[in-house]
Amino acid sequence: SSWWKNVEPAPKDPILGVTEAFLADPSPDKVNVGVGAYRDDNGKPVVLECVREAERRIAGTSFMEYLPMGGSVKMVDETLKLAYGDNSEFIKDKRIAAVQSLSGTGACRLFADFQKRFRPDSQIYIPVPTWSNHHNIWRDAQVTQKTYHYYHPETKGLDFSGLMDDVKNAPQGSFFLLHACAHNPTGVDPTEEQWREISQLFKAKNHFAFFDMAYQGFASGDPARDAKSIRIFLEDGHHIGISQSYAKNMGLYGQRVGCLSVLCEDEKQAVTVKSQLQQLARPMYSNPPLHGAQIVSTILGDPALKGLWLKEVKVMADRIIGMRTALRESLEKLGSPLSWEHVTKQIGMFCYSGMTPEQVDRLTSEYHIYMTRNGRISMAGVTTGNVGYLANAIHEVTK
Ligand SMILES: Cc1ncc(COP(=O)(O)O)c(CN[C@](O)(C(=O)O)[C@@H](O)C(=O)O)c1O
Repeated sequence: SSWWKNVEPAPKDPILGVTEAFLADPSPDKVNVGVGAYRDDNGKPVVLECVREAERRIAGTSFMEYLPMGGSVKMVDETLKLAYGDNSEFIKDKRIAAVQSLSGTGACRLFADFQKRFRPDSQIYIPVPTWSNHHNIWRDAQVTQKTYHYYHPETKGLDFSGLMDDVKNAPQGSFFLLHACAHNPTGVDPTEEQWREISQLFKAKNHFAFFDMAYQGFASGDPARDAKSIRIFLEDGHHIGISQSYAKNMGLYGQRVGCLSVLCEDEKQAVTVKSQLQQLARPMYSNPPLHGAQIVSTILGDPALKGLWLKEVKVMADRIIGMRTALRESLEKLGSPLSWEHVTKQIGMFCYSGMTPEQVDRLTSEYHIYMTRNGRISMAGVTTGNVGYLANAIHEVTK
């Protein structure tokens, strides 16, 4: 029709486009280390036992009524405890405006739209590099983006001094996007000591910290430990925003379950801010999906199921850590001239290999190995069955 002849094809998503290419490849040797989706040692997706048990308990027990615009209060209350702490004074004082979101993406977008609506002249400082969709989210929210130094290519570690300079030189009261743990795509996190320095400098500059926590539990295997950066900022009195997701750490990917929270001055302000978050949600999707929220509420609301979940998260994190060691050792055994120390030093779901886009293209064309062109390896896709094949291919394209 002539209505849309002006419409251009959208560019392939740098991450989800890799999944499409992988699925289209008929080769029996193909390996997907692209999208951040956990796989077991047989390369299969996993539904956690605690999730299966929760589904058994809720099956057929509830109606299919709408949730409120802010989603499931029970799920949100349990979720806030994971981020702010079981005995958080902020939860007790009802100072947190929080709504169930369409997973982590939805929480980030809802915040970006809230920021645009109520701080229209504000900008957002985004780390280099970051999850590619962060740029899309704040672009479509029409919030001007700035960047701050984060990854140090030479050391394959954190550019702490570059980061601190950018934080210091940003105008007073700037908005910063921070990865709470398990940075995507680099797998590089500030140390606890560095987080304390960052928090102090944010205090001095009166900056706003928005934490995206999409991998709580995947960095150390312990969700409480992985929230350390957030706890440091809270102890220092920052009024922060947080995006939380159950996609990875509860394996609820397609259920789209997450939470956006904003710590306010007092209960009154929290009620006001929540009302505006709901006001943004209503014309966007009206109210969030029911099933995933029921799964989360059932698990976190039952101490035995929550205990099972904590065990299962650690199993996933430990398997990934084991694959880091296996990949590094395989590369070293092949006599690679390069250092692969970063493979085991980096944490969380991703290894930022340092390979060039051209080397990644060769991995795909010659070895049917799929990863994002920035050289990020989703370690969750590495198994004892394919780690040797992967290491050999990486060695061949990098030697
Ligand atoms: C830092 C960060 N924040 C938020 C999300 C959103 O996650 P969800 O909306 O599903 O809760 C991801 C997922 N990023 C990916 O794992 C990835 O980078 O491969 C993948 O799921 C994606 O959507 O790109 C992420 O890496």
